[in-house]
Amino acid sequence: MDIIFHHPTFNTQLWLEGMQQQLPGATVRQWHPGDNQPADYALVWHPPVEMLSGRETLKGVFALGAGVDSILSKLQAHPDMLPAGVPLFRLEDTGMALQMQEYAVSQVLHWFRRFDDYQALKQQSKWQPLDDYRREDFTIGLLGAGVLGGKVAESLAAWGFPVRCWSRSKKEYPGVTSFAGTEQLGDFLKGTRVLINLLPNTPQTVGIINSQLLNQLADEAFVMNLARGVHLVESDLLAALESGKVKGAMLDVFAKEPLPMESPLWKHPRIAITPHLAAVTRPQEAMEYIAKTIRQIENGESPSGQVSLHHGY
Ligand SMILES: NC(=O)C1=CN([C@@H]2O[C@H](COP(=O)(O)OP(=O)(O)OC[C@H]3O[C@@H](n4cnc5c(N)ncnc54)[C@H](O)[C@@H]3O)[C@@H](O)[C@H]2O)C=CC1
Ligand SMILES: O=C(O)C(=O)CO
Repeated sequence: MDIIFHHPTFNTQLWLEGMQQQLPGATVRQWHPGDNQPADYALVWHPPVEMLSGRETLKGVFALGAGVDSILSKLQAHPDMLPAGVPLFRLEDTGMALQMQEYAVSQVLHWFRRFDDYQALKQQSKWQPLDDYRREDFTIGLLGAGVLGGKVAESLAAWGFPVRCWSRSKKEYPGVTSFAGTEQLGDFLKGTRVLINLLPNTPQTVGIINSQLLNQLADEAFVMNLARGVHLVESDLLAALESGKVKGAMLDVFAKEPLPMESPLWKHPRIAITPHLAAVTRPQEAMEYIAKTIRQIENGESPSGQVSLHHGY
């Protein structure tokens, strides 16, 4: 079995050796321009078009992340990049859910215990106890309730918050109220105090966090964008912060990354920023997952994690 690998920033040697260990019979090589030798599987992130095009014998392509929007947008511009019938897989969890839980739970508790307000009071050297927030006024809403959103929802429910989620179809997560489809988006937003976005980037979800959506949240709402920058209309968030409708935001992803120096988001006192690291690919867990999936394919099974080209995620 031949496996080709391309990632612009990962430690290639670690991946080649690691995959070799996972699949002892396989030959794993870094792909270089001009390499047209046969391959059964490709492990990629931002793949050059020529790496995959024409490879009709591929049995699977693995995206080395959870979101496949960058690959699918390239595929739209170069439809022959992925030969017809070759399945595209993505990473399902592989250690990312725990990272998302850490990120979301710590920030929700930060807002719930009003540490943002106390930080502002500290800047003024003010000793001033504030009223507690009540859990019943702190409903948390997950936009997107898949592999990552579902786990984040469950971890917040375990902290005793009212938690709800919104997805394409209904979900059954313990302690989480499920809303589904465009027709239930309004009901989901009504009363949501903390909105956490974990949707995939698709034509249906681009720009979804806009003024119209923000205005339907509870007053003094909080917004956490952990998915993709294009989901959020940044100017609409700034307007909602200005009006007081939104009290604070925590952003990990941006329409343009790295976030340009001149962006007004940097200096806004009620916006916290991290540089797209809410959850990163953990090589060991990812390699174990990919090897397991390859073994399932080789055994004629249907593994999970296949991307729907129709749905775009
Ligand atoms: N900031 C970061 O470091 C990271 C961000 N991500 C982002 O998180 C996203 C989610 O990842 P997973 O949970 O693994 O994806 P997933 O595919 O398991 O879940 C997606 C969820 O969104 C829902 N959804 C999709 N389109 C919808 C629509 N039009 N209307 C309503 N619901 C819709 C689905 O029903 C599902 O519940 C990724 O696509 C990626 O963009 C992922 C990893 C790290
Ligand atoms: O896996 C993904 O989709 C990411 O955004 C990783 O940072």
